[in-house]
Amino acid sequence: MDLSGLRFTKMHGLGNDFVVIDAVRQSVRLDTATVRALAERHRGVGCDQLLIVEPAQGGQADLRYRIFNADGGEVEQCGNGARCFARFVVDQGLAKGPEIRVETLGGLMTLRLLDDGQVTVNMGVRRLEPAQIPFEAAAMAPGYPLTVDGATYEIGAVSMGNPHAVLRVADIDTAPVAALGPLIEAHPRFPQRVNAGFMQVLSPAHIRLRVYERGAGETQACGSGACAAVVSGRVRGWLAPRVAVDVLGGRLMIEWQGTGEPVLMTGPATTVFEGRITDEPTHHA
Ligand SMILES: N[C@@H](CCC[C@H](N)C(=O)O)C(=O)O
Repeated sequence: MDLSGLRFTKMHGLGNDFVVIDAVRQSVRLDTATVRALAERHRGVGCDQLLIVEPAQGGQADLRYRIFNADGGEVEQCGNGARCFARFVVDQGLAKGPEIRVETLGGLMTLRLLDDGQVTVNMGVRRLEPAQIPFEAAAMAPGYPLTVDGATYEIGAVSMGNPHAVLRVADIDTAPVAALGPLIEAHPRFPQRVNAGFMQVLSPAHIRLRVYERGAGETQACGSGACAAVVSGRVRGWLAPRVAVDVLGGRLMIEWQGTGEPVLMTGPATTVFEGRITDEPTHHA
C-alpha cells in the first residue's frame, strides 16, 4: 500500500470518530490492512470508522459513501458517519445541499443540513424480519430470548441497514457492556455479527444508550444503534414516536412514526482537522 500524500479529514459525530477520504478528487486504493492501519490509534490517524466519498454509480444520488469499521470490514450503514459525510461534501464543495442523496451499501439515503448546523438523516425503513437482519429465529417477534455464556437475556433485533441487538438494562452506567458486548457481537445466531445496544428507558421520550459496535468496540455514539433502540423500544411498547437518546458523547433526536415510515435521526457533525499522510501508518496486531 502506498498512502503517502493521501489527504483526509478527521471528523466526529458526538465522539464517534471518522477518517473521511475524498475519493472523488484523489485516487484511493484501500485494502483491509490499509484501513486497519489508518484506524489504528497509536500508529495511524485513529478512528472508529473510515468513510470514503466516491462518485455515485447510479443516476439517483449525488454521491456514494462507503463505510469501513476499524477492523477493516466494509459495512452497510453508519448514522453518525452519514451526518459527517453531509457536512464534509458541502464544506468541500462536492455537493450543494442542503439536501443530499447518497448511495450506500444499505441503499439510498437522504440527508439534510439544517440552519443550526445539525444534520437530519432519513435512515429509511427499519426491518424486523429475522432473515433480513440477519438473525436466526423461527418467526418475527418484538423480543427474543438470547442465551449468552449460560445466561438468557431478552433482546430486540432490528436492521437499520446494518444489524442491531437491543438489550434493556436498568442502568447503562453499570451495564456489563465490555463483558457482554463482544459475546453478543459474535453470537452464532447473528451470522454477520451484530452491534449490541444497551438501553436504559428513563421515560417514553427519553432513553440512555451505550453501544458495543461490531468491528469497532464500544463507541461514544452510534447513530444507527440509537435508531434501532428507538424502533425496538417502540415495537416493545415502551417508547413514544420522538425520543431523545443520550449516548456517551451527547444527544441524538430520533423520530419514528411507525410501520412503513422512515426513521429520522438529527444530531451534530464536527470537523476536527485536515491532514495528509506522510509516512506509512502500520497496524500492530
Ligand atoms: N457508528 C455507526 C455504525 C458503524 C457500523 C457498525 N459498527 C456496523 O458494523 O454495522 C453509526 O453511527 O451508525
